[in-house]
Amino acid sequence: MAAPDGPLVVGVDSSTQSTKALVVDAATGTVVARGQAPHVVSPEGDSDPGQWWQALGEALDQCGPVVREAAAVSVAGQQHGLVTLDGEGRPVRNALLWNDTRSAPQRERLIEELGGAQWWARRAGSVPPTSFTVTKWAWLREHEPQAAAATRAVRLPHDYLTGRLTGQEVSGGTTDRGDASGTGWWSTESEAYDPEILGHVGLDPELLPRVVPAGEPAGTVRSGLPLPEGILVAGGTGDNMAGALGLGLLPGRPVLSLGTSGTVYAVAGRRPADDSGVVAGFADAGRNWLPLACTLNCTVAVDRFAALLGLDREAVEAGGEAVVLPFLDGERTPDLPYASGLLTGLRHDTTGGQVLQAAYDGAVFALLEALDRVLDADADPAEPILLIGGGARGVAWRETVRRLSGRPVVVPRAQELVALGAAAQAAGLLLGRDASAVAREWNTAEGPAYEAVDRDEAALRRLSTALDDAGALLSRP
Ligand SMILES: Nc1ncnc2c1ncn2[C@@H]1O[C@H](COP(=O)(O)OP(=O)(O)O)[C@@H](O)[C@H]1O
Ligand SMILES: O=C(CO)[C@@H](O)[C@H](O)COP(=O)(O)O
Repeated sequence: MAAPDGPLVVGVDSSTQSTKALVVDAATGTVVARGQAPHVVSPEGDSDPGQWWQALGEALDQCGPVVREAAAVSVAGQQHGLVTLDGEGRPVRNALLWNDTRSAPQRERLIEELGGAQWWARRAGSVPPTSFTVTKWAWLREHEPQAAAATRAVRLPHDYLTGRLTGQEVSGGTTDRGDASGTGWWSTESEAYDPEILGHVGLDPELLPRVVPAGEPAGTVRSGLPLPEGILVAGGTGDNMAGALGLGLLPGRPVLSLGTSGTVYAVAGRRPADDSGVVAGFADAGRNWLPLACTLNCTVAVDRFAALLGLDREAVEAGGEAVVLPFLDGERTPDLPYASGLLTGLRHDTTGGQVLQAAYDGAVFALLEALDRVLDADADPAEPILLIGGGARGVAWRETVRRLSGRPVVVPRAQELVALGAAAQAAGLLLGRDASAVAREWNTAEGPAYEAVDRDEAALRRLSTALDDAGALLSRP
């Protein structure tokens, strides 16, 4: 390994399927070492926070001895998960994750009881979907009151890991404004925890972490870990906010992320408040905003179709009129938490490859439908989509996005943009600089560009019609 130009920092991405760690040269953004370890999600949609911590340790170990030279670290994590800790910092139960739709009835009641969609959009920036932490807390109180009563600290996944790094699991625990904005109990209007919402769901604000402002540390690394004791720990953030940081994203540039979740987002200077509920009005990890739409069924759902058909994920075929609404986990965009997957338009000559292509189309369609709401009305329609996440490595994903969007697409060469964003946050803290500006100097958004092609209007029409016609079937609890 050539000597790094600057100090080394560690960026962590603890997402749904795995934890990834990168050791990065803060001066150039060069990735010096990397590690990754998987997580298990239970069939109910729970995950043991202890295994995220274990996976983080394994990922750091895989980075090798260079990790002991790091000068700062930051953790980005899957958003919204409800982590409940006892007084010793041990999980009271498994975490309820963002893609678990069990809290759909509580969510419906919450929206109604607290003034409806417009009230929520104005106050919290979002009409909470079942993903949001507030709906999960309401579910826990109703279904497992003993677990709720035993809880002494409520954390998000990235808060939990940050707390274990600093040793402040319960008292002194921290979060950041980006991830806090996905709880439903942090007001984007006042930029503070909302006493009325917390009171309504019976959550004591004392159980919540302190919101660390951008550019300030959460603490320092405690002793006994693979990282050097005493190095700076940045505030961390949600994985999508870290993706935006990792790209050094400027307002108006659309990002489409293809991972367990599909997300489409852009940085905005103005606070979003979409009362249709399609766009979540998140804060970003700095001082801006991050309007975002998210689907529950993306790469994992399409891989499931490939497995069912016995095909490689790239074995798509054009043609035919099959339509797949791949809502295997219920869906958030469109708002159909009770839905299951739907396949229609089959003929004797439909091939497996065409059905697989239809699954890609169904997954991408929902995200593109939301894109116009995410972007400002005056956004340039010729601005390329930045395609990131594990799916961005796949040709079938990329070509589906091109064909259904009619936009140019850029696939950044840098991989693991969420972990890179966390690394940029750590570097920004260490160097006293804006994290997004640091990532821009790393040129993380550069990569092969693919021209716009004509939009496949016929496929989009078929999908839209199937969605309208299947309304009753997809809405039934
Ligand atoms: N070469 C590839 N082609 C297409 N898809 C891929 C490829 N490699 C990984 N993936 C997809 O990426 C997904 C994981 O993406 P990732 O962004 O790491 O997910 P998450 O952050 O949600 O854990 C897997 O579900 C897999 O389907
Ligand atoms: O719920 C959302 C965004 O609102 C998801 O994007 C989660 O943050 C999970 O992310 P991945 O594990 O798919 O990266």
